[in-house]
Amino acid sequence: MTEKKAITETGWNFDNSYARLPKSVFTRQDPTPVRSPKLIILNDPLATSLGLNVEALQSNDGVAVLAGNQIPEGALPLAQAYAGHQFGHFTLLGDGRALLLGEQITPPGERFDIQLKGSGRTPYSRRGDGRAALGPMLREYIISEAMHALGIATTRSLAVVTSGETVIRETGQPGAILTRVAASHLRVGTFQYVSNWGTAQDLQALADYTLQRHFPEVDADENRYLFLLQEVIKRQAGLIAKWQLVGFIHGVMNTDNMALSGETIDYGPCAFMDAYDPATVFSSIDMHGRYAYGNQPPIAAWNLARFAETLLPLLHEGEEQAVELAEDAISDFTELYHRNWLAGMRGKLGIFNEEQEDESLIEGLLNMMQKYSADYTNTFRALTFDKPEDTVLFGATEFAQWHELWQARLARQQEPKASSHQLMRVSNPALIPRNHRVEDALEAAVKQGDYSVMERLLDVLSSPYEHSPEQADYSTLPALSTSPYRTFCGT
Ligand SMILES: Nc1ncnc2c1ncn2[C@@H]1O[C@H](COP(=O)(O)OP(=O)(O)OP(=O)(O)O)[C@@H](O)[C@H]1O
Ligand SMILES: [Mg+2]
Repeated sequence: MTEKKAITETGWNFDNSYARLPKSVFTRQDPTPVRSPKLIILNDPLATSLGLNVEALQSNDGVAVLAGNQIPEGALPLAQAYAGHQFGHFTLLGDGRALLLGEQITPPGERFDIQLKGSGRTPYSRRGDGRAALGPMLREYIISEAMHALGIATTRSLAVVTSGETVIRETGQPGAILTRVAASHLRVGTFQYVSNWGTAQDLQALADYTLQRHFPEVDADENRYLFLLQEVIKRQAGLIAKWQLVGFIHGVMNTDNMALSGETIDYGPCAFMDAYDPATVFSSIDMHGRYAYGNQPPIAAWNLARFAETLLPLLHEGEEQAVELAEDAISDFTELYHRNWLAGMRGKLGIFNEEQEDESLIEGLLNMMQKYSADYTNTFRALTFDKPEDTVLFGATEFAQWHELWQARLARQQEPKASSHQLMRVSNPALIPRNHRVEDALEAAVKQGDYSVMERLLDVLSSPYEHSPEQADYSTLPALSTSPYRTFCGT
């Protein structure tokens, strides 16, 4: 039963449904206090939408909560247990440096996990220090908020505070704590953990909990657990298509980094693609390109198959029938993903109706983009405004031929040109968080304590479909460099 808890002055209004799950899926753990917390950035609109008072959050007591130095009334901090396939290898993991404070119930009654990332050691820390560095936490803040503004389901960032302590990575770095907001932190890896180390009852409790939390519309008469699998697959198909459509590369699609809610989670080594190339990889540890841009859809299907395996005992009493149900559901992913991607691509080219040849028109463009190393975002933006840029692609004869085909395609639909342009404006962002811009913002913040560069970047990224003149400055490409851009697992 949910007991009624007091709403604090700040507006914290916690419930702790996760803590009512079987004890095997978490460990109660308080954050480790830090020396001198300082608020670096607070997401005012997000705070307000959660029912939190911005001024109270900025006060010493408010910041103490965001640093893990004070536990607000009603919170019940815990570390979640999970496992995961990391680059294909199965491992026992769990929140090694994060704690769930509880679930904030917003004024309209929605439920969001409030999690501190970098809040100290937990029983799942292994050899880690339980801490996080300022640069990677600000990076998660910037990119997750940019994803949200792009209309892509994601965990959100409420605040970053520095701890006044140094964390040792390759060099000493300012320590920081990110407050993350999520529909939940249930991962494919959570089910893998329970499937391996929990009881049959634990597994059923977790599945029922996930259904209740994310898919309450489940029909009492149907196979509930098959419904769960199918809905998770649907959400992932929609999510991965959106990543592909904006050129987002997650970088570490381990099964512990796939959220069942369908939100993007864990902004470690992620980055956006500049020149179109399906083989693009940024992460320094992704040696074989397992998580390259073009591999994201099949990897998602692979992860979902691992999820389906955990559900087998719940899908059907008979093992063979259970496997058949799971296989059917998984094989739907590719088709669902493709449908979402194609619809999105039609939008990016201003196409409203469906024609057989649309796919080859799209592939034709992408192939040329790859051949001429055309920038993914800027090419679509230039097409939106029908303003070819001074690039090799736009100067190519084959592009002129393609352009004619495309114009003929647009002329065959009922909608006027202006409607196509409008559709393209809302389908093609004016800008994405360009890697060099993000780096500039982080460098100013971490090295000089100057947060203004980041604040301006966050501001332009908050309305990516506005196509305002100020945004033009943020869509320029990085200066040509001899070494490719590299990202590191954000620790
Ligand atoms: N500094 C650290 N101390 C202890 N554990 C850590 C540390 N850094 C990462 N881990 C743990 O290593 C595992 C893999 O890390 P990964 O980079 O996927 O996650 P993360 O960025 O910490 O968290 P999340 O997936 O919640 O965003 C996780 O179990 C994580 O908790
Ligand atoms: Mg992770």
